[in-house]
Amino acid sequence: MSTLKEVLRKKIDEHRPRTVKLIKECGDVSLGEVTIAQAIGGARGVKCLVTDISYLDPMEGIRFRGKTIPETFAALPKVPGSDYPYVEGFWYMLMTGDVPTMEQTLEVVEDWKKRSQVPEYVIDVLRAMPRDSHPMTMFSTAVLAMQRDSIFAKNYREGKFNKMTCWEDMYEDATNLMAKLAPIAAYIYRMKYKGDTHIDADPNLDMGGNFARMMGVDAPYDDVARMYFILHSDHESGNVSAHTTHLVASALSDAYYSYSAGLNGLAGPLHGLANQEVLGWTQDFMAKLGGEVPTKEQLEKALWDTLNSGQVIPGYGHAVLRKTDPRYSSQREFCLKTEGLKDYPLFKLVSMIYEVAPGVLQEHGKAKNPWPNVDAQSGVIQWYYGVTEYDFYTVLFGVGRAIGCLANITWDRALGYAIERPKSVTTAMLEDAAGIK
Ligand SMILES: CC(=O)SCCNC(=O)CCNC(=O)[C@H](O)C(C)(C)COP(=O)(O)OP(=O)(O)OC[C@H]1O[C@@H](n2cnc3c(N)ncnc32)[C@H](O)[C@@H]1OP(=O)(O)O
Ligand SMILES: O=C([O-])CC(=O)C(=O)O
Repeated sequence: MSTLKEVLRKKIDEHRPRTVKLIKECGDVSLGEVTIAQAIGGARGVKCLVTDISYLDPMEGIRFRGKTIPETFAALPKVPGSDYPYVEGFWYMLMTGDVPTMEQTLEVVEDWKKRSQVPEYVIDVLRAMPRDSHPMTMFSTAVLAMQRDSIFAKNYREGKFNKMTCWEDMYEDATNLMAKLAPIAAYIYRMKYKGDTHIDADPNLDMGGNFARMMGVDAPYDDVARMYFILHSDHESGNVSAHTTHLVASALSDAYYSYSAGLNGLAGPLHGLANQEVLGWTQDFMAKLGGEVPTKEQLEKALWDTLNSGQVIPGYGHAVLRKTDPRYSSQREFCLKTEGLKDYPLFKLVSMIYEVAPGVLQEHGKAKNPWPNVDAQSGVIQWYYGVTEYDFYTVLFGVGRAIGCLANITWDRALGYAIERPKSVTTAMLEDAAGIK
């Protein structure tokens, strides 16, 4: 039994009475009313989900297990020779709420390596798909294909389901899936864009290091990968990918069914696909200028053209945040401290958009948050290191997002959260409630 699983078991045992007490003794306490605008408008601000993995403050941004992004990076054990932590150590932290020691981290590194072999049938499935399928379609399909290996589903099928212990099967599936996602992503990348040539993992490397190697991108792309996966991991549980994963898992669907569904939500342009859209928008804009460095006036006009044609400015705005996303700031700082990148024309353009777009959006007067989100800054770093195939960017997001989604559904089963089933009403009922009928 790994240390992580043992620590998790202890944490779950300690936590369960809190949830039971809240339901039994305080179940009638109100968390607020629901308005018509919320019912029609995507349940914005309705407090009806519970997670302890991360929390999003509208002004401060995300905290992972109570830690801000800089605190998270500072606290976790670092890969030797790198400023960035092991993704495996971060997984330990999201799962348990504890910062692991180096020894505990390396135990997860070894555990993931043992589980990382991608089944041959997954490769067959990917190869059978049309090569021009979107990489997110391939990624989600690969995850779904592995459902046949679910331990959770097998034990359920064999009548071994037990509400108190089923988290263990979810944990095993979650860990098996987590260990395979980066190799699957790298396989898709090289099959689609690098002449179908592939690079084997190096048993001496951690997850981030191996991902860079299998992608065929030199250092410091290993650090970029570690940073990227950690930054994209979780954003409390109401966002589309996390909520979808949670919803599907609430029917006791296993981790494969659930996360494949979560990825399908992440693939939407208002969610994870926005990072692809940002690069598409920027490249189209540059092409129209014939590669010339744009002026602020030209940029402002392009932003207005986008808004006036009824499109959104990708990478800007947010459902919860009301300030610049600290994940944006963290990646911006990475660019500013990286020689070459800080003067890179695409980074300069992204910085110019940061100067101009919030004012344009404020004048436009619709978006509640005119500031950039994570997606406005992530593509430029990938581009700089040679990963210019921007329809692949959401797959990178999907590898990172799995850390949060899978930790969440493991805890969902540990705490016995119910099947999700909010109540719907008809339009006539809303009119009645509003007294306009
Ligand atoms: C990882 C992530 O998922 S981060 C988000 C990634 N998505 C993007 O960057 C896409 C661009 N942004 C958006 O579309 C939105 O800001 C969202 C989807 C992120 C949030 O949506 P909402 O919570 O509905 O935003 P908000 O309440 O501010 O919307 C009010 C109005 O402003 C508009 N608006 C919001 N952001 C933008 C934007 N970036 N450009 C233009 N219009 C915008 C909305 O479309 C809406 O218009 P409507 O009244 O005509 O329907
Ligand atoms: O929180 C949200 O709604 C969207 C987002 O930024 C994320 O999921 O990372």
